[in-house]
Amino acid sequence: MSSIAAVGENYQKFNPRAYLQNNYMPPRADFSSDDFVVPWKLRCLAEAFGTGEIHGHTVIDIGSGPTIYQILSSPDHFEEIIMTDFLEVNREVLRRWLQAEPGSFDWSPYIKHACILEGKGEHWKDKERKLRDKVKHVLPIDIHQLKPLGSALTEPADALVSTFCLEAASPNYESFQKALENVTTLLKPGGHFLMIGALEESFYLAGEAKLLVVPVTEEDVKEAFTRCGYKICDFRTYVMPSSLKIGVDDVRGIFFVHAQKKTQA
Ligand SMILES: Nc1ncnc2c1ncn2[C@@H]1O[C@@H](CSCCNC[C@@H]2Cc3ccc([N+](=O)[O-])cc3CN2)[C@@H](O)[C@H]1O
Repeated sequence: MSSIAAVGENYQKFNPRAYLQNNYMPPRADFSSDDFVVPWKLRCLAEAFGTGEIHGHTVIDIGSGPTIYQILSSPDHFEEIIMTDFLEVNREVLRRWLQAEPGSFDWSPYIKHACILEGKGEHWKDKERKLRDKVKHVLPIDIHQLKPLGSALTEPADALVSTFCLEAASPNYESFQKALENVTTLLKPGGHFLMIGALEESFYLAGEAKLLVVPVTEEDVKEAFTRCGYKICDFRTYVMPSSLKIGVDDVRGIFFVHAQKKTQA
């Protein structure tokens, strides 16, 4: 079995509820200070979209997982949002939230914080409703395929968003770089890519699953984007405080990159 196939096989044990518990509930979901990881992530995304540079008809979220926080600041800038994931269990968790099914994960603290960061005085229920209206598809994706969405995509998107996916789905740096090339085919020339990911992480837990991660440094990420034909517009790093190192992974830090796909080779 190839190392990529082994990664896919291991993901069959991924437990979305455990993953949400580990990363999106206290202590990591602490909104009391801008110095905590979740406010930092939301601020990176809100400020990037707040520049007004990133807009168009369609944005694709690559490897959404069971989370929606990563698209909270995008609805005002796009007509359509496409969410994607490798696992049906995650796509089902997303569909249930999108349909406001009882028992879905409570993203309201995140939605409220995004409204505060954007400073438009938008009520969080309005943002929530707008988000549900604009997510038009929840599609299967495999970043290791030349065409990650298969034949589901008719034309490239105006922007891509991806959080904690490529490094957690790639067995080594070479496949991380190749996966970036594959997903870049989904983006129009001149389009923008916002990525958040783990720095120097080698594993994380999601219930019974222990998933291996290719450890990447800031330089590794910058090099991958540059070699893939992007201009890096902004790059930020967050150092995980010891209080947030809670045993669910060995992540050392978080990166945020805003990159623009060059218009000619
Ligand atoms: N071949 C594939 N193609 C596309 N997606 C794929 C593929 N294989 C798996 N996937 C998909 O990718 C996965 C995305 S979740 C990956 C989690 N990454 C690690 C975790 C994340 C995290 C979150 C928050 C914080 N924090 O401090 O706030 C820290 C950390 C660090 N640890 C999962 O949805 C899977 O379904």
